[in-house]
Amino acid sequence: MSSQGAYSATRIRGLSVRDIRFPTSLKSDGSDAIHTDPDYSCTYVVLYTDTNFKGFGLSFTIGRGNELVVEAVKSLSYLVVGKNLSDIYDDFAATWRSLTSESQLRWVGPEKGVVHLGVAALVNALWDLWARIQHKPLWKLLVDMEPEQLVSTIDFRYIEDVLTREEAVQMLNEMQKGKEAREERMLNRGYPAYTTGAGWLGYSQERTQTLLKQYLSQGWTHFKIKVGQNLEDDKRRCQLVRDIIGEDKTLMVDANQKWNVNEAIDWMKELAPYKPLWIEEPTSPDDVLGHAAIAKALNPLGIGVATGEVCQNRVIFKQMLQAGAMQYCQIDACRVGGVNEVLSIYLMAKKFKVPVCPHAGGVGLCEMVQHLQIWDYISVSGTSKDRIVEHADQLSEHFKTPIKIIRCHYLAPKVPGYSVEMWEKTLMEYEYPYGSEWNKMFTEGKFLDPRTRPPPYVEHRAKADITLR
Ligand SMILES: C[C@H](O)[C@@H](O)CC(=O)C(=O)O
Ligand SMILES: [Mg+2]
Repeated sequence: MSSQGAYSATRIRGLSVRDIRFPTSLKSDGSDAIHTDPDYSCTYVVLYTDTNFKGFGLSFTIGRGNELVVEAVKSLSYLVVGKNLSDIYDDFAATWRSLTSESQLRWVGPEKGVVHLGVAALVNALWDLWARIQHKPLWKLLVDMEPEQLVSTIDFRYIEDVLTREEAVQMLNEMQKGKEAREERMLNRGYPAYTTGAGWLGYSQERTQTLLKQYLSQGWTHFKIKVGQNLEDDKRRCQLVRDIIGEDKTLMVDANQKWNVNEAIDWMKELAPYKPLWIEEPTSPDDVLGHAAIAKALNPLGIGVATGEVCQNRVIFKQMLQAGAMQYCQIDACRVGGVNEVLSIYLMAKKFKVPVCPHAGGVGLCEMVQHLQIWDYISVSGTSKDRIVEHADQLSEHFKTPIKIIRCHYLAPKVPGYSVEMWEKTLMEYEYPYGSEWNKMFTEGKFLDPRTRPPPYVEHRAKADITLR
């Protein structure tokens, strides 16, 4: 898989980046205690080469602010456009570092926030392109790489104190045996999933009830609901879930960063009788020691701490793992800087014996994390024990190769790439604010057209010039 052959002379000749948004807030899909009205969105990148191959990648956001990520991608684009693919993939870790450590852009990060979401969209598109050129789904590209080559894509800066290249290679070497059988299992049986589909906080009791019954009848065994707005309401909702799913099925709860540390402990002690497996994002995603304190207080009650969907980079994951602050590591395909950084987090989690249970849902997250978790099963952990991938059945219809859920398992995808190419129709309808669906919704008064709204700021420039003179 070196530059000799398939892509040695191929060049990235251009890139497009689009602001795609879906009006999910209209039905409270995706709502939680903090994000009460998300419009699931993505910054959608297409890489064009001077051959027929293209690369498709995205970063997930929840509406306003997606335009900032689009701008971040534009600012970073000069680092990939015009490059030969061999320049990019022969030392992918160096390419990744050139994006995350661009000498001026890094000041508005570094390796966090808007600029890192932009990196993720670009990097995910680069991996998609690589997998397409090799005619493999991304998980298979990862699985077939020699351990040394896979590890060579990772930037170990800031994590070498807990994981060296040599250790990472050794971990992968140790798992070579049995890979074929595990691959067969992923193709035939798939990877276990849980559903968040019934648990959005803005849903009425009736809607939650109906959906829970529906998922239960489809065979789902693990259910996640949102908590954190009102304790009495949470108790009522947890009881409602238990009444429907019974004691033998699993409940998880998610507070989306709502609480202070002590508040989280007190609140969860009240919810302990409903036997949640984990409390997800109990407090600020940056508060490593706070998570550790919560874990220490709640682990004896049988409740683990799960976090990661908003962990900004591998350094925060490293510290969470070092501090015993997470019992479930929730990687996200776009929050950190794309596949390269995610791989390093899986390997650190393996070292600390913490199971990875990816965050999914959103736009395209299910499509992407299935590849990562299937690679983990085949090449890293070798097991799905204590592990499960999130599933929320929204928006998959916008992708050309959507996830396949069979018997509540993600079936390993077979089509080359990272599974996030969208239909042209979707792009025409949901590009914001120009798409036909958005124009219809503006006309119907469902949303304000940002183009007709004066910017809510005052232009100070002219005034300042006069004052200065
Ligand atoms: C705003 C998002 O929908 C968030 O609530 C998703 C999430 O926390 C999860 O799926 O977990
Ligand atoms: Mg969550």
